[in-house]
Amino acid sequence: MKPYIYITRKLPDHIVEPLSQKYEVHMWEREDVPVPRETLLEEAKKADALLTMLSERVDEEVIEVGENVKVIANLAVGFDNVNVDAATRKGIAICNTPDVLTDSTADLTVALLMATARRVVEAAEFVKQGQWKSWSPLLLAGHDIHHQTIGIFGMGSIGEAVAKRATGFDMNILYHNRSRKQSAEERLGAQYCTFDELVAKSDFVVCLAPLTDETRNIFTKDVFKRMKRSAIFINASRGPLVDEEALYRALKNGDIAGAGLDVFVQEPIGADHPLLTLPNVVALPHIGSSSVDSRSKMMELCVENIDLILSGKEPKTLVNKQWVLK
Ligand SMILES: NC(=O)C1=CN([C@@H]2O[C@H](COP(=O)(O)OP(=O)(O)OC[C@H]3O[C@@H](n4cnc5c(N)ncnc54)[C@H](OP(=O)(O)O)[C@@H]3O)[C@@H](O)[C@H]2O)C=CC1
Ligand SMILES: O=CC(=O)O
Repeated sequence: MKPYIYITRKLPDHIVEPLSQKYEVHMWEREDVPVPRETLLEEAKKADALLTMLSERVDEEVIEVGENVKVIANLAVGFDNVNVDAATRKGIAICNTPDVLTDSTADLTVALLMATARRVVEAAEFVKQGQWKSWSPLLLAGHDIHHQTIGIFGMGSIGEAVAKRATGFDMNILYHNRSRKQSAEERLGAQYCTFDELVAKSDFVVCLAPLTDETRNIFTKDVFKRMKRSAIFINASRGPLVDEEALYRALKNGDIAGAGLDVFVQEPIGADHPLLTLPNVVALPHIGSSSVDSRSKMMELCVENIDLILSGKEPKTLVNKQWVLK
């Protein structure tokens, strides 16, 4: 019997083709609707491999029922939706998609920063709604980006790619990680600082750290109060790093000047969410890596990792380094 692979969202046929030739592949048939939880659990019971989306909870229950599962390939670099410890205990390899999405996500992060600072979305709507009646000296005046200080929380692959782009704007670059990154300091002139310094000194606070127990809710009311009143907060990592109620209050009260958000605590965010009522918020639907090229590479990498593991080989991008090939 051929190994059984379940893919939790409809992917293009040409991407799945290399798997279909060798394995029994089943796929949730909708591109725009997530797989129902019951279906995921039923399919996990039968599967040797799962290809999952970041929007799904791949928790202990899924891992427990997946008695034959050998690999879970998650279509994202972030893996906070997967219970990695439970998977490791059961000998399941967890794979993600680092690097192939780095530049696209950095491009989008900078686009979000620029759109928020220079009020691009507000200005475009202003024109389309026929509100543009005359040129005026301070019409939709925004914040400069060039020569300002950018503070990157999470100077990993994407953080460093954002910093590289920031050098093109002659920005002063601060960063905070748990460990110093010499390459970013030498190559890009980035300066290491504490989280508190980064928050207090940056004109743009850019969140690119993964969601972990340490980073959950790290952007609190107190943190927003310590930012400059002219600061712009950009979140392109995960929503739950932020206390959204505190962010809303900070934006409403003028404690900070604006926010550009690609990610939210609850995704999709409801259209009636208070944050979306604020003119100084630019909100995007979690599209950091969403260029056709990067998303195709991410899907191909998942497919390749599944094939490697089911063929008894080492995967290309393994999350749980303790996992061993049997
Ligand atoms: N919006 C979108 O569509 C996308 C969002 N993402 C998000 O971006 C995140 C980063 O991706 P990527 O750059 O590839 O990942 P990396 O692993 O390369 O970088 C993560 C960085 O965060 C730092 N970090 C981790 N924990 C902490 C902590 N507690 N305090 C301070 N710094 C910390 C790490 O440094 P150190 O270990 O030294 O602390 C590391 O430099 C992903 O986890 C994902 O959540 C990614 C792609 C697209
Ligand atoms: O959010 C996207 C990811 O790849 O992580």
